Amino acid sequence: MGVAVIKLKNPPVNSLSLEVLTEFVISLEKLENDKTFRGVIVTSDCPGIFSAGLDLTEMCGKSQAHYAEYWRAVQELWLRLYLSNLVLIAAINGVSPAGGCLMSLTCDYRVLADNPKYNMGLNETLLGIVAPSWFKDTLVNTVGHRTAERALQLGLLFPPAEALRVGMVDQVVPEDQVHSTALSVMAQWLAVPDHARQLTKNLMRKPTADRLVKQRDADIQYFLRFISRDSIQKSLRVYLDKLRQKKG
Ligand SMILES: CC/C=C\C/C=C\CCC/C=C/CC(=O)SCCNC(=O)CCNC(=O)[C@H](O)C(C)(C)COP(=O)(O)OP(=O)(O)OC[C@H]1O[C@@H](n2cnc3c(N)ncnc32)[C@H](O)[C@@H]1OP(=O)(O)O
Repeated sequence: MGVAVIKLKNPPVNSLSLEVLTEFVISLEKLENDKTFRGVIVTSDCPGIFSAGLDLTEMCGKSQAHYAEYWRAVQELWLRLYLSNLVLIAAINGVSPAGGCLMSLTCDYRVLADNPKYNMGLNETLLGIVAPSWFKDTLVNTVGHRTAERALQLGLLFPPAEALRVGMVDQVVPEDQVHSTALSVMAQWLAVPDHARQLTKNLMRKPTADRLVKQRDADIQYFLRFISRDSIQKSLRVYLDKLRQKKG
């Protein structure tokens, strides 16, 4: 039925490095241009981890030019996913904080494996950073304003039952059924004529995407100013050190 699977593979935690973001955009573009494909299942090849989100090492101790290139790549992937003409289904087979969660929120439907360790949410505030307005918009469009307001301020990571309750995911299923469920949901979405579904998706999503498109450069400048602050760099270093020391 013309369904591709994109399996994220950047061990150990599928962090969204510049290289991963760039390759993801290229793969998506190829699938968009190949009319034999109508749908994509986005999943992970790293056991227990869907994606650890943006690669913190790309945002820490690097040059301004690097930050700008990285942020443009983050914007690009979000825009491509959010406005994709393909049916996108996230088969979430692991934990998905921050950018990992955001990636799944750009999909049309989310199936999450029922494992209490597989938390998801936009936890940026817990790192001492702030989810940009388009991250916030994506969450609001999924779970509504009040739930998003509380989740964003507290940096909440929801376990599966809670994620389902607030509407962050559409289905929670046993871990060994995530892929098969994604496939049967895909069949249902592909039963709708493409042109009607695509125009409707665009109607729903374009106003949100346009807000970023209209101010992409300003958003990059804002990111540069924010991420270059000493206090933010310090927060990120402390957070990364904590992650590294967990093992020791
Ligand atoms: C209005 C404001 C406007 C603009 C503001 C601008 C910008 C700010 C917004 C930027 C947005 C950021 C969104 C993000 O996505 S930030 C990333 C958030 N991610 C996390 O908090 C997840 C962190 N990771 C974890 O919690 C765990 O690693 C995880 C549960 C995923 C897996 O745990 P596990 O025990 O299996 O592995 P670890 O031992 O913890 O990790 C293994 C190694 O991987 C490194 N690691 C983990 N996560 C990341 C990451 N996100 N980036 C880079 N590296 C990561 C970890 O340090 C370990 O490294 P080593 O010790 O092996 O060197």
